Amino acid sequence: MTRPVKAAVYGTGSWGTAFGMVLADAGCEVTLWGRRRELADAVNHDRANPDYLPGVELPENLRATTDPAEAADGADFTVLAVPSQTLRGNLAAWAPLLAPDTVLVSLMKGIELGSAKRMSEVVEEVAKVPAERIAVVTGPNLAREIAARQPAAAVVACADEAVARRLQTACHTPYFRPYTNTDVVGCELGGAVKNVIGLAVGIADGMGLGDNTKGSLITRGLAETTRLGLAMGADPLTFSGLAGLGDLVATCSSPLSRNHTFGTNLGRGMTLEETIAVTRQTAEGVKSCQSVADLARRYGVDMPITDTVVDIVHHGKPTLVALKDLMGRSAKPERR
Ligand SMILES: NC(=O)c1ccc[n+]([C@@H]2O[C@H](COP(=O)([O-])OP(=O)(O)OC[C@H]3O[C@@H](n4cnc5c(N)ncnc54)[C@H](O)[C@@H]3O)[C@@H](O)[C@H]2O)c1
Ligand SMILES: O=P(O)(O)OC[C@H](O)CO
Repeated sequence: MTRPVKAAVYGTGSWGTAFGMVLADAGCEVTLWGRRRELADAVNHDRANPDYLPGVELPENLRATTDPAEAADGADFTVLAVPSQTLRGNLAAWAPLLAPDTVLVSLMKGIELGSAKRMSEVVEEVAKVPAERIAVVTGPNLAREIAARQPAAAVVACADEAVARRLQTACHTPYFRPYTNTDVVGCELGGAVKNVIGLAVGIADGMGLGDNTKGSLITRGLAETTRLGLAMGADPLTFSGLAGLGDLVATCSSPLSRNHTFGTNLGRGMTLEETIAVTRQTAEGVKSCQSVADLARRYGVDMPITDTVVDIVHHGKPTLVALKDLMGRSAKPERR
């Protein structure tokens, strides 16, 4: 008899917990790692994560611990779901504990500040594992909808297609349909830049602008994401798939999106400090817009929407002035 696939999920926030449910529903034995004892107790004794997924009943084959070594023990898949900017420090502590040959899976949609590295690059550097053992899960996957077992598709990306297929099997359920992709760069960029475009659309919504503005920002946001991706060696087709357009549409349409909501609050006139104060969860685009702008500079790519978001969020540029400047740029052909 073959033993069940074991998965460790580091991070008991909304997506770590919801993806842990997916793995458990697909038949894996899942251990969540979290920092707080009371949350681990709630998972183990009440089958609940009241802080991040209130009202959701967690499956029996999902348990939690505060001991990172216990979570790591024998894991076929080690899933990373902490805020992107904390990954390097956290993983340095977890790396010596990881099961030999485990596949590291990033759920994170951010770019590291300073280094401008993608999360899989940080994993490769810190855990010292080859790219063939690092996978990424991304796509239109708002955690609360997945936790309600509403149907969604996703992408599991890995340089080694056989590894992507193993992960695909491990997380395939009647409501979660993962597709494989070997374009890790494109999949990670799609996930990180859509958060920045989600902020831009949220700002526009908060300013009371309508659906033409939204459609224009989504489309031109995808155009600048694709330009950056091409410069970085990604497959441009990735951006018309789930990791690109799919995730962009979900994020830019949903009040469940933290990035979208963060932007809406700014667009309504809240200050950055007020917006941060009312945001309880990770809105990756707030920090990553700066790293995406860094990447654009390094690769010589024009990303006007990203630059506008950086100006509004980090340099206090008034939204009306930013909008006027964005619209006032010189005219150009659509495909450039
Ligand atoms: N929530 C979603 O719908 C969703 C969907 C897909 C991808 N993601 C991505 O998943 C990642 C995690 O997001 P989330 O939604 O679970 O965030 P969250 O804010 O809901 O949870 C973050 C978790 O990380 C923990 N944490 C915070 N700071 C930490 C630190 N310094 N060290 C260790 N743990 C720390 C928190 O306690 C919490 O358990 C992000 O990169 C996000 O973009 C989220
Ligand atoms: O809540 P957000 O803005 O982090 O978006 C969540 C997911 O990335 C949507 O796929």
